[in-house]
Amino acid sequence: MDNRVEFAKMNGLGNKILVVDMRGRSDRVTPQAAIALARDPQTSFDQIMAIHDPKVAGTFAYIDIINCDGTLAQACGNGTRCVVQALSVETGQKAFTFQTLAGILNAVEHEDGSISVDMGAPVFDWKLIPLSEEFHDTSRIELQIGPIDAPVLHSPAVMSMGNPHAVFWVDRDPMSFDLERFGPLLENHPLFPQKANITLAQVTSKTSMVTRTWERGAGLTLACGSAACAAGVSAVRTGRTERKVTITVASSPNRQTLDIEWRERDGHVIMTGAAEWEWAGRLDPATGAWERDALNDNEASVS
Ligand SMILES: N[C@@H](CCC[C@H](N)C(=O)O)C(=O)O
Repeated sequence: MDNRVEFAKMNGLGNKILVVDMRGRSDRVTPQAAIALARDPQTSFDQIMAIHDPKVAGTFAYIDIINCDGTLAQACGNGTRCVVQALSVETGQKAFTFQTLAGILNAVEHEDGSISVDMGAPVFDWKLIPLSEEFHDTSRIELQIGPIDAPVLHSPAVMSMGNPHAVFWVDRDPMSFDLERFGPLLENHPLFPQKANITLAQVTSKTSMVTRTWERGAGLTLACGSAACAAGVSAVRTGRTERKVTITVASSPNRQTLDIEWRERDGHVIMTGAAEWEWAGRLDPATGAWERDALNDNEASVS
């Protein structure tokens, strides 16, 4: 029997996403399938966004978010925009409500093709981020890396956007830091019992920042939407910027931007940006065996 489902290879500012259509089925994309797809250079991804039938009334779908190491994530901003674009092409609908591990998300595609996702309200309570030690003020915690008297990175703001984030302030382009070296040390620091996404953020004006992220479960990605939200919120919390900022994601192709607003009226974070469709195919969610759809172009290939 053909066990394959449709998928689309997409990206959000270079963050590599596979949108997998699991509607009408009761199985999940297995961690083994995810790891096999991640290792294949053609399907290599940072996150899988697996669209399942809704579990609660009023939502369009339940979305499983799977990192390339096979672990589940609670939130993925760039991936959510990709899901909206794929579903908008399929259905003609422009507004969607999804459920993820983090809760209910509303998203809308605008006339110009950009997509806004209401990422919900940030969480600052140390127990819920979670941290393994009590910190009354999570806008600046004691954590540093590098020599004790001249740390390379220190005093991050920490928070949850559904998933755990630490934002380190830097005073030069985040691309000039050895994040490949520091990222894994900080992601796996004992202070973060569920690990953390690690972001370097350079504030360039009251309304602009530059970021770069080491992602929990995915490593050095080209972009991370929830991290941009965390950076935007943390900058407001510490008096560095206004509530609306344009974030240049330094590692994304052509240094693309996301607009982040930490909305005053309900405390929700609204992320607006692009999503890009690349190609489509079919895959087996149990094994990760896949085939590229020949209708998309003339370069069909089989794994
Ligand atoms: N790329 C994502 C974040 C994905 C989840 C993250 N790696 C985690 O495990 O928390 C985004 O755009 O937000």
